[in-house]
Amino acid sequence: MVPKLPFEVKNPSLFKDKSLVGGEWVEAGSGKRFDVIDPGSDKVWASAPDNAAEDVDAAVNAAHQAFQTYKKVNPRTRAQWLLKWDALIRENRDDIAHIVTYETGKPLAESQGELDYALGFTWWFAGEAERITGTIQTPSAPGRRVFTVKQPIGVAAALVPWNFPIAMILRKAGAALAAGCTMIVKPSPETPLSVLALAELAMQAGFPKGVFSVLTTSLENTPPLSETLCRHPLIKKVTFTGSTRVGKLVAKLCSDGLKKVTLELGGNCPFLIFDDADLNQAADALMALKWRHAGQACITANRVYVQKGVYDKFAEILTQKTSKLVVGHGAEKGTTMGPVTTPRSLDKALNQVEDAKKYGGQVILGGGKIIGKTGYFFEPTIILGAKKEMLITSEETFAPVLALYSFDTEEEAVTAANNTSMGLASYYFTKNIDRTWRLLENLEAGMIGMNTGNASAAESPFGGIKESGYGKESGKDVAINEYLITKTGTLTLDGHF
Ligand SMILES: O=CCCC(=O)O
Repeated sequence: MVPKLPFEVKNPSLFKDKSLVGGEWVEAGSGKRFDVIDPGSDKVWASAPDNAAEDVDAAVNAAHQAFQTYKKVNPRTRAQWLLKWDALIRENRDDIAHIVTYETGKPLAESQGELDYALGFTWWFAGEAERITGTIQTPSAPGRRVFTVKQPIGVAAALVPWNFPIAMILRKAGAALAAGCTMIVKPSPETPLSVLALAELAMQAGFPKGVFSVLTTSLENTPPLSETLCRHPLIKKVTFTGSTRVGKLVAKLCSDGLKKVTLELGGNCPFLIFDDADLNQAADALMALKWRHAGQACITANRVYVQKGVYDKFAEILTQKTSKLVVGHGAEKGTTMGPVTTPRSLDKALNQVEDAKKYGGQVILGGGKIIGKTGYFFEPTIILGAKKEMLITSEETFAPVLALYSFDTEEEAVTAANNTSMGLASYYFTKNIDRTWRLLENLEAGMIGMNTGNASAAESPFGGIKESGYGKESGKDVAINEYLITKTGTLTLDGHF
């Protein structure tokens, strides 16, 4: 029975609030559940099973058993299931978008946008399934042939964040399922229901039982459950998106079993605007990048460096555009920026603003929590006169707070931009073609936006360098390879040895 939801759904079968293990909808072994809260109202609106470490073994065994047959399924059939899944998600886009909005707080239009972006992955990886190829070679030794074949690695575990609960899962699951792996997803405690809706549609699409499983869990049980997944001998691959701190723990846990790991970690991304940039183009890109999901994206701009000659003008354009944002509940008509997803983010944002003021930063817009609204609302905030000593320089904000630094020379900007342990994405705006090329080579990041703040797409390899992690998701060959092993065969022909 579907409980009373705070929104209308066209397809109630999408609303699932049990875990999916071996193709069965189940409660946690303990029978415990945890609450799902709407960040736009601070109200509990659903709950999900609070699985613990003890629940992991059954899920992994079921996924391992499913793997024994799924790995032999013809790639075209895997592609057809992916396309059916894609079609069902498309059909149910609006219902799923509502679940995303009530779990994350993001405006409905952004949730719909996330669905559209995420469907790029199911579509893309359906195509990739049939393009997994090995190699063949005639080696120097006479009468021999050497070839490589690619095979699925085994059961994969996906530890996924709350900020893009659909896109982050389809990016991982699309690659895993196309490769012939089975996958267990551990969603974030904030967003279990979005993932369970995807799981229901995966079953409807025809994926065999145990191919796609979901183990929901509370904040409290997340560390022991995740550790048990990472240490389980039948888990052969772990993919994690989240903070650098937790990513390092995941890497350590997986190192014992020498597991293949993909880590998509923190960003602290720089955004550079040069004197010769089109300021409106840069401001529009920054508006979309920075205020998207109230600043809660790993690739968002955290440090904005503006060349001295255009600093005041750019600050004025940006402030004028930002002041038009309408902050409210994500499901309310007209809302262009929602709340942050957790109350923890409010405190972190406030701390950064107070710290910036101590160093002489001038808050020219916003600067605090929105009082009088239930829910976790923070004003879109712009701070001028940012300095390297400020907390906001070294600590990822993950909230709608933006600091503008000024610089004189390209060299100074590059040094400041690279002065971080992280290297996920960097963005710059310039119309100078020589500088465009120099910056592409000199900025230390896995993804570079040149006159754009929007570079994520299914066909583009996504991933960072330095402490932003390793491995690539999406893109041709590289992403699916994360779920494959390469086997080398050497054949000696008749008459040779
Ligand atoms: O928050 C991280 C993911 C954002 C994206 O895929 O563009």
